[in-house]
Parts: sequence; structure tokens; C-alpha cells
Amino acid sequence: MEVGFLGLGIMGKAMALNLLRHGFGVTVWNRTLSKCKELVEQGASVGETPAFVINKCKYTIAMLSDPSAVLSVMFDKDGVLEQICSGKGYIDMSTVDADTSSKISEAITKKGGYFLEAPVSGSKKPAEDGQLVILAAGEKALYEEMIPAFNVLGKKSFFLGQVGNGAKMKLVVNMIMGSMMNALSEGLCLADRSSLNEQTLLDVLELAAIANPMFKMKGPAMIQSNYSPAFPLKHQQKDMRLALALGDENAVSMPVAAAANEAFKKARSMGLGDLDFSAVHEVVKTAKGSGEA
Ligand SMILES: NC(=O)C1=CN([C@@H]2O[C@H](COP(=O)(O)OP(=O)(O)OC[C@H]3O[C@@H](n4cnc5c(N)ncnc54)[C@H](OP(=O)(O)O)[C@@H]3O)[C@@H](O)[C@H]2O)C=CC1
Ligand SMILES: O=CCCC(=O)O
Repeated sequence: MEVGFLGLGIMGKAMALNLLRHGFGVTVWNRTLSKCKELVEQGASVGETPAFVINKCKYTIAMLSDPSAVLSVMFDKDGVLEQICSGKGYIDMSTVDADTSSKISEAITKKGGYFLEAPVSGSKKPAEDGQLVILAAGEKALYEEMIPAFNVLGKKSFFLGQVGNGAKMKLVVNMIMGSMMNALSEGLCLADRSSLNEQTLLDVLELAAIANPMFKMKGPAMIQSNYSPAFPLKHQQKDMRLALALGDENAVSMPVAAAANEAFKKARSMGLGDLDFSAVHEVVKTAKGSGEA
């Protein structure tokens, strides 16, 4: 199977490499073209524009940073829309809001193409290992045609119905994750300031009812103030913002998520946006009132 791949950031690069390793033909494009080099060394071809990739491939996957990137790659000059046509499928795996996804879907459908949104849960390592959880919605026939690729990229795929449902599910999941990250950070600070050993707290959590892979994976690095990026904090803040907007739309009160969003915003203002989202720990550690008594 031959696929196009637009966007070779942390996730896109890992996913495209994974497809290559499993025998897929992959034509890649990235805004910063130099990032294609490593993929070419592994057997990928390069397209100079999104339009070129769409013209060449029956199926094209996108993994881009945010709504503005997704819209730009679709609608700008040399973008996807110039070449999408009947018989071609476009699969957007970026995390965006339902409105953005619907705009993309409408534009593609008008030109006779097929659209599937398929954001993913799971980060850099699951992307490298093909262990993502795929939250697809949109054109069911395209979902079925993409199963061979999804089976390589993920450990489980969900088909959630109409366009927007995948985006919403992803935002709900990441809203919970962002709130949990703040809770973990506060817990580590509280343990430390109460003269408890932070690693012992993590050991206790691992055996408790609230044990979860994120605490286990991120906790030890947070104790060391190591925030090497797997999931950039700027993207987590984008997801909190979009999830809170979904809450507004549906009149759902989310004070916990709103507080977590403020911490992520503060972290961005401190220049921590490109670090891992666990770097919110630096905000919690230095918050007024959490210092000496
Ligand atoms: N990292 C993670 O753990 C996860 C991330 N996600 C989501 O996946 C998406 C990608 O994440 P990730 O790979 O981490 O992000 P990165 O920041 O590492 O990569 C972002 C990609 O988007 C491209 N891009 C940004 N702005 C534009 C633009 N205006 N026009 C064209 N291309 C653009 C970048 O190109 P360039 O190289 O030129 O900057 C790069 O290829 C995001 O929506 C994120 O929320 C989902 C699950 C997990
Ligand atoms: O959107 C990013 C999700 C990161 C994760 O699921 O670990």
C-alpha cells in the first residue's frame, strides 16, 4: 500500500518510519523540508508540496501541530485541496477541534474526495512501537480501507461515527490527562515539602487504585526536572483550550480543567512550551504559596 504523509514532527516521523518498516511505500512532505532526510534514508520518497503528495498518492495521512497548521496545509497555495479529487482519501490524525475537522471534511467532500479524522492517543514511544489508540470518525469506507495502516500504527482503532466525534473524544481524553498531570505535579510537591520521598510516593501510586502508565512513565523524570519532549507542552495547552471550548459549547462546568489550563498557559509564558507537558511541574513548584511557610 502506498501512502502520502504530511508532517514529520515528533509523531509524524515515528509513524511514517513505522509504515516504512512494515513495507508501505511512503511519500513524505514537511514544511521544513530538511526533516525529510532521515525518512528518505529509510526508503521514503519526498513530495515538494502537499499538492504534489496528494496527486501522487491515493491515500494521504496528515499529522500536524494544530488547527491553523491543518487549515493552512489544506487551503493555502500548493495545498491539499488543489489536487484532492474523486477516489482519493485524506486522513487527518492531528489533534484539532470538531469545527476544524468539519471544514476540512466539507472542502474535501465537495471535490469528490473522502475524509477521515483519526487523532491518536499515545505519544512518541507508542508511535515508534505501533501502539497508538486510533479515534477515527468520518467516511466509514475509508476507515475500512485504512485498516492495514492502522494495524501497523496502533494497538486498537475505534470508529466513532460522524466527523467531529474523533476530535471530541481525543479532546476529552487529553483534558483528563492534562488535569491528571497537574494533580501528579501537586502531589510530588506536597510529598517533597512534607519531607516525604517523591520516588516512594510514585511506588505507592503504582500499587494504588489510581495507578496509571502516565504517572509511572513521567514521574521519575519529573523528580529529576527532566522534561525531554515526547508530547510538547504547547500542544497540551492547545488541547486544554479546545476542550474548554467544547465544554463552553455544551455548558459543562470544568473548573479542574480550567485551573490546569492556567498552569499550562503560565508554563508557556515561562518559555517551556517546547518541553514535555510534564514541565508544568516547574510552574507548580514555583507557584506563590507553595514555598516556605
Ligand atoms: N507528541 C505527542 O505525544 C502527541 C501529539 N499529538 C498531536 O499530534 C500532532 C503533532 O504532534 P507532534 O508531532 O508532537 O508535534 P510537533 O510539534 O513535533 O510537529 C508539528 C508538525 O506540524 C508542522 N507544522 C506546524 N505548523 C505548520 C504550518 N503552519 N504549516 C505546515 N506545517 C506545520 C511542523 O512542521 P515543521 O517541522 O516545519 O515545524 C511539524 O511537522 C499535534 O496535533 C499533537 O497535538 C497526538 C498524540 C500524541
Ligand atoms: O496528545 C497526546 C497524547 C499523549 C499521550 O497519550 O501520552
